[in-house]
Amino acid sequence: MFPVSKAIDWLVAYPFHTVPLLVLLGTVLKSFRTRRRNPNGLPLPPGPKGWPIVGNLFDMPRDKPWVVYHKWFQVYGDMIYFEVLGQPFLILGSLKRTSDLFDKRSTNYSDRLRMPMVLELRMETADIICTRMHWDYNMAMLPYGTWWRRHRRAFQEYFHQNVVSKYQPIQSREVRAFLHRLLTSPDKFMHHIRHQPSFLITPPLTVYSNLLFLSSTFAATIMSVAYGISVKDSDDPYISRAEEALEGLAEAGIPGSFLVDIMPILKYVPSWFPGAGFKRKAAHWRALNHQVSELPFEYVEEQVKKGTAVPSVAAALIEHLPAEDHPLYAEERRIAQDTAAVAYVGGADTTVSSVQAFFLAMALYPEVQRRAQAEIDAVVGNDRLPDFSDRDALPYINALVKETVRWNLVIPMGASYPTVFSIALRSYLLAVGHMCSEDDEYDGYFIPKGTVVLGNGWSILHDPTAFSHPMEFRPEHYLKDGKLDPNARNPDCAAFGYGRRLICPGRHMSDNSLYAIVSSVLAVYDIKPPLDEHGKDVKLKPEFTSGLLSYPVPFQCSIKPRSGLAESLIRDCIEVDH
Ligand code: HEM
Repeated sequence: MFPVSKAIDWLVAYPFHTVPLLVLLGTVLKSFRTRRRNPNGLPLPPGPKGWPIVGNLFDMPRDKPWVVYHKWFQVYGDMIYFEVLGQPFLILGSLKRTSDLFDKRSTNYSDRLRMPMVLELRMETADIICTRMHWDYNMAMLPYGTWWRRHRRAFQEYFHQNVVSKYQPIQSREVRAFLHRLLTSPDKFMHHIRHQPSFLITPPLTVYSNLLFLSSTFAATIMSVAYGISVKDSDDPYISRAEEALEGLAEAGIPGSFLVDIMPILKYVPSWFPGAGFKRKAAHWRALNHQVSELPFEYVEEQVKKGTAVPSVAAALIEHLPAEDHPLYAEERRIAQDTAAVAYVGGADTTVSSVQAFFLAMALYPEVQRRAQAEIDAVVGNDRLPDFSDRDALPYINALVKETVRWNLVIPMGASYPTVFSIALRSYLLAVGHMCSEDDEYDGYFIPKGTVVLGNGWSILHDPTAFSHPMEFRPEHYLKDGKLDPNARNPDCAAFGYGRRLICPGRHMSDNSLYAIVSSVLAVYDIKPPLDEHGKDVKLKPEFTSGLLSYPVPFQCSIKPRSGLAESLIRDCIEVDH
């Protein structure tokens, strides 16, 4: 028999070996349990072989994981399984796989990542980020269940495909203001698209920059749509508060920036104690976040009471609330408040990345730009800007909008590089990954409950069988005989996430924003590469950042009105709004 007392003596003599041994024991027990749950003895899907305990931690690609997984698909097939510290991952590399699991089995593949027990120790930081910092109003961080479903339903009501046309006048107005800003300072076009502090460009922190859109077209549009509040400049208190709250999330999200992250016991230290600054910071950010979601909502509540509210999502939600003494009032009010706030934080940064990619593509592909402008000139003429009523008559522009979404996928994988920290933090870094809620058998393989399942949208939208020149910017991918080809693969199948339940509910609003910008900018501006000191075109490169959100690497371009007439059109249209 195994001498238990000897084993105990050994552990006491070599205490440093205890932790890895316990983890090893945990992993063995886990795989034993998994085998018991796999009655048909099916194999796990193929994937790279991992090490004991750490699994494939050291194989995980850091830079642009979507490109690396794309290469792995050629070795293992279009579905890759691996484990990192006991957390299973399944990466899907084809439309068939995403449709089989996310669409056809959506009941089982619509949960969000949960904290594995082995990493329970680090939950404190996650709590600081999500709950203590009051980020729980963002439904992308909520687990699948009734509370999330009620949020999703409320959001859908205001951002459904048939509803978003209501916001077109606001989008058109903000685009006109954007055109005017480009006229006064074209060299600051990146700033006009979105002012972005440089520290946030560093992957994987780009995920935290959702709110940093001061003075951007989208800040103004979303504030107006969500609350009916007109944002005039970057000093607007609503925007600057949001900015500070987001900086808090960025700081708290850097692994190890708080000692409590490494020594969880510190959570019991009272906040007045020297060194307990993290508690005071968390409290400050929580208060700020509370203000971000509460203050504009309270402002609209007041306006609704006075009968002076401007139409907005928040005003409509407030008008539909039950009476204050109704037992569901508090819950419904909370959902209404969260819905307006998530519209405000959810969409801006993503669309910003697409608009930056559009400017880069135009500077790189002059022929595409010329064809798009020729179509606008023929359909709209030169004496007005295109509007939403022109959209059906502009197939090339519509194809160009689709190609912008495909060429640089804003969220290429729905997750960034899953580090020990991001897994342990149960954090936003993986927030848009789906999680399998029950054990499953699929195509002869066993998929354990708790597996994080990610679609590699980059592979799906760079598939040479669907896109003849996947690395190039070609609106022609979607055109046949001068019309939109109904059989072409629509980038919406992968660019906005997957499955009826979780797919991005803001995609219709984003599509309208992109159309408004693309058509209006091309109607009046020429976009070209910048000139070097010899007056020659600088050679631009199509380079994009890594991280949960991918952006074009900052670049310069020359933006000039197409003609004197175009310039007067820009000046005149801004006067209409003032
Ligand atoms: C280019 C623009 C956009 C892209 C690429 C994008 C992409 C995504 C993706 C990939 C997801 C995760 C879906 C999944 O789990 O499978 C998502 C979720 C979400 N998006 Fe978007 N999005 C964009 C614009 C917007 C806009 C404009 C809004 C708001 C008006 C918005 C609001 C949301 C919300 C609230 C969620 C969470 C949904 C949930 O968890 O139920 N997005 N988005």
